[in-house]
Amino acid sequence: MASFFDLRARKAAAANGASVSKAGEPKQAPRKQPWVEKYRPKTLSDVTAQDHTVNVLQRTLQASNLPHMLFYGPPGTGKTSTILALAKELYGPEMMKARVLELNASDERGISIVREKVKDFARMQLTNPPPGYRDRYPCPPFKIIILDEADSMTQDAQSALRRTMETYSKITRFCLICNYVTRIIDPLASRCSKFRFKSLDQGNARKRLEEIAEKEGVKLEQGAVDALIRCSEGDLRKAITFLQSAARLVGAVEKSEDDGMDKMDLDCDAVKVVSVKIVEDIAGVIPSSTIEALQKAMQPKSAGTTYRAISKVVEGMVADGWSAGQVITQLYQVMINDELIPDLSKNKITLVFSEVDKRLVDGADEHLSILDLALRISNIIAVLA
Ligand SMILES: Nc1ncnc2c1ncn2[C@@H]1O[C@H](COP(=O)(O)OP(=O)(O)OP(=O)(O)O)[C@@H](O)[C@H]1O
Repeated sequence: MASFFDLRARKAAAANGASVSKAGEPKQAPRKQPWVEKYRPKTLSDVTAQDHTVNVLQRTLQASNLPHMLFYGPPGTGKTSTILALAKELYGPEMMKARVLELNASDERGISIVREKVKDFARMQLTNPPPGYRDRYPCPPFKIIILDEADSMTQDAQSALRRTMETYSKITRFCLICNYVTRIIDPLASRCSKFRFKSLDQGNARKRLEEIAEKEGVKLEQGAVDALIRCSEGDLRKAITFLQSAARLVGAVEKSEDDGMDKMDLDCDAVKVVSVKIVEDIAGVIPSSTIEALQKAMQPKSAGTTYRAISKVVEGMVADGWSAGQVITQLYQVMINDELIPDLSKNKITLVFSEVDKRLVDGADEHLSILDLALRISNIIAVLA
């Protein structure tokens, strides 16, 4: 029988991410890797749903020449993965570090970073690859600087970058990545070839999610993939993260992630199937019964009772912790798909949604915002009655 000390040693090792053999010696567990990293495309041809961009880049790869580039589009559509895959194919693993500088959102984005870190790397002379290396990788005579989330750079920093880009363009190419291309100053954008990344369509997203589920041995209830796609709104990173969290929650991944740690024994009787409900819970989706209750309360009644009915449902929603952003997303879909509401009224309703959304972004109170939204929509519907 295992002694108290054996058990304590096993628990402590498990908490540190290590597994423990039955004999009690800690053995190193394989590093748990988020699936978004594990399944990040390794080559350009692994990138799905961005065919035009991938084709153009594959041609530049053959010519081993690159322009400065600007990748833009919604989150989780493959921008960072694409440039990293391209760089790997260009430089190979041994030269990646010497030839590629990646700065992401967690790095300082002011002018000082452009003057120091970016400029220093940009002007650094190229080191040569080992003999024979170019037989395996093109390793062209320039470096790449990847600036992820370039739209969060200050205007001054962007202006300073313009000069650096020009001065060192012979030995350094830039790849700017952003969600909002309009936030990149014109003189910078005009120096780059632009590549637009589209939200992943349902077919491609489904294929990728099913592939990952199969490789991880995760069973999905019918409709669960649809729920993942619906809740992630074209953002594959979000969908994969939801899938991993759901799989972990139902105990479907202990074997592959923890290499048989004790936790598995605790969950051995659990039903290891990812259901629609679990996906929706993880994504913070409000139950349709709650949205329907709000919709019902918004139906025209005598003025005082409408206010009371709406206020009661909204109070319940706030008490249950539903975010105003999620209420807006779901209620909007319901209102816009309601065939009994004429288009003209839908125009007015859309305006109300956008105003309330803007106010929330500016930091307005969530409770008051939902209340205001529901009351104003109710007034618009009342005119139709
Ligand atoms: N087109 C794609 N093909 C294959 N996998 C993808 C694609 N888009 C996203 N993914 C998956 O989502 C993860 C995140 O993708 P990536 O970081 O490239 O997105 P991004 O567009 O750069 O997002 P952000 O704008 O938020 O930085 C990847 O690790 C990969 O698992």
